[in-house]
Amino acid sequence: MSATSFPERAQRADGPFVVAVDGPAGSGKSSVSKAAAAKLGFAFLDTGAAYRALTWFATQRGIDVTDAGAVIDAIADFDYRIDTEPGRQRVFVGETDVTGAIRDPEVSARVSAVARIAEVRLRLNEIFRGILTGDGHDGIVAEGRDITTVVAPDAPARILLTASPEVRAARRAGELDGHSVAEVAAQLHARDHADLQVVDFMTAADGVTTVDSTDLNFDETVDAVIDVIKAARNAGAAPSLGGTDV
Ligand SMILES: Nc1ncnc2c1ncn2[C@@H]1O[C@H](COP(=O)(O)OP(=O)(O)OP(=O)(O)O)[C@@H](O)[C@H]1O
Ligand SMILES: Nc1ccn([C@@H]2O[C@H](COP(=O)(O)O)[C@@H](O)[C@H]2O)c(=O)n1
Repeated sequence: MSATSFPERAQRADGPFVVAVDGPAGSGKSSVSKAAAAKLGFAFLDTGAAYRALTWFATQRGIDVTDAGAVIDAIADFDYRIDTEPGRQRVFVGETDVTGAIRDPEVSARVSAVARIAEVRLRLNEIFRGILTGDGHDGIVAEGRDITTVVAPDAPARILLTASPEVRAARRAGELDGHSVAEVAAQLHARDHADLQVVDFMTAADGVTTVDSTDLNFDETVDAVIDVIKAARNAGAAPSLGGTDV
């Protein structure tokens, strides 16, 4: 397995200010975190993209993703790269640009099976921590399911981004052609249900601030997230990571 973020930047001596964002499917983690990062001049790391890319890679190789041993074996050849510039996030496996392919509903339907493999989580978390500590920006916003609790539990700013299931389904359905809100709601629910067997991203851990966007528009949500980040930064918390896999 190899992985890099690009473009490569000179590494800051004290490391970037890390913002950890978790939440359920469709809660706005990716779009809101990216917008907040862009406004602050921070980098952005979508950790779900790595689980999706590994799912895509295993599927391309004809691997049944419920075969944990085969998926773990495939990691040895998984050459993963992700751009951490919020404005142009591209994802590569080897020379193949998989930015669009990893959003395919087939990948979404299979990714939870890959994410439940403990060895996969350990290996991807190594990649994430390498990017978090190695990034040359002032700060980096990383979003996923276990960033506040496992990947970067000591991040100075930690946020749980939520919205009601109905609102999440309506927003996601608005992105997709030909899918009813009820159909999308069922898909989101099924993925959350599977993912919750592995990690709790519905309850804010100690020290994690909840931002509920149910009654907020997009810009208001980005501002609410930025307010949490600014408050943490002003509080002067140390930007250490110190994550452990448990
Ligand atoms: N506060 C908001 N108001 C209106 N739309 C929003 C808001 N927050 C997010 N959205 C929209 O909701 C949709 C889902 O957001 P996004 O893809 O960022 O969620 P996500 O949590 O990253 O989902 P997933 O876990 O499935 O990748 C997007 O169309 C996004 O623009
Ligand atoms: N920290 C994370 C991030 C993601 N996952 C798994 O990946 C899937 C796709 O994530 P998206 O954020 O792109 O929706 C998600 O459904 C999880 O199975 C994870 O386990 N941990």
